[in-house]
Amino acid sequence: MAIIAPSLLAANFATLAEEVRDIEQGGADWLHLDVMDGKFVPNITFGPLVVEALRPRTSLFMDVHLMIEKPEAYVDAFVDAGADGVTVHVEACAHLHRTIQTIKARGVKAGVALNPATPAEWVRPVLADIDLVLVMTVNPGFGGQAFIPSTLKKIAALREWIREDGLDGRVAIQVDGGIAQGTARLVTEAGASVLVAGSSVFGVRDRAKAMAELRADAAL
Ligand SMILES: O=C(CO)[C@H](O)[C@H](O)COP(=O)(O)O
Ligand SMILES: [Co+2]
Repeated sequence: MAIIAPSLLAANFATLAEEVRDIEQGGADWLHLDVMDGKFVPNITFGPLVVEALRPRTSLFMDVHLMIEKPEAYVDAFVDAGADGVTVHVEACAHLHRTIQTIKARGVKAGVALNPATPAEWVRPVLADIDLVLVMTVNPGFGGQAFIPSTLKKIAALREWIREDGLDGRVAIQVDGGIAQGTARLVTEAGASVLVAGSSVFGVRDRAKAMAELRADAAL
């Protein structure tokens, strides 16, 4: 069964705790938190304070997606705030392996994200060291963008390498951006198992129904 991770980016920021309760009661598996610094991506969102404020309000796995420069400098702050998993962008890390070690040393799940134009090969040397590869299916920075179909080949290549390297069940493939009914089917057919969904879940009134429809669409 696919893991559904609604992205807080599309929630109502005036009532964040209620929004999180709504998706938790509606059947979400994880909560995806998009951290943007206005440098790595052309948008600014929030930092560890929001993660810390929401931590006592939910038992969902808090999946922190760092779209920031020098993410290694902020791993401790997000783990201290309550993150269960920290994902960094390969394009933002000069010493990717060391950054992964820093995350793992804190006892949380480590993820590495790839922008749509970044080749899958960039993550292959560290595949055995991580828990999750995040394939960006839109250019990071904003919610509500259209899914980029060329990312499907990248998902399929990663699925194949995970199998070849004996990492099935240890390394998950997550997708983020433009995931809705239709694209959920395409990405899961290609090999993804963790679906981040912002607009298609938080952007509608009945979140439970939206998540159930995503699960039904997913080929898992
Ligand atoms: O990382 C992100 C943007 O950089 C978000 O998680 C993503 O855009 C989700 O939004 P949507 O489902 O509306 O595309
Ligand atoms: Co994200």
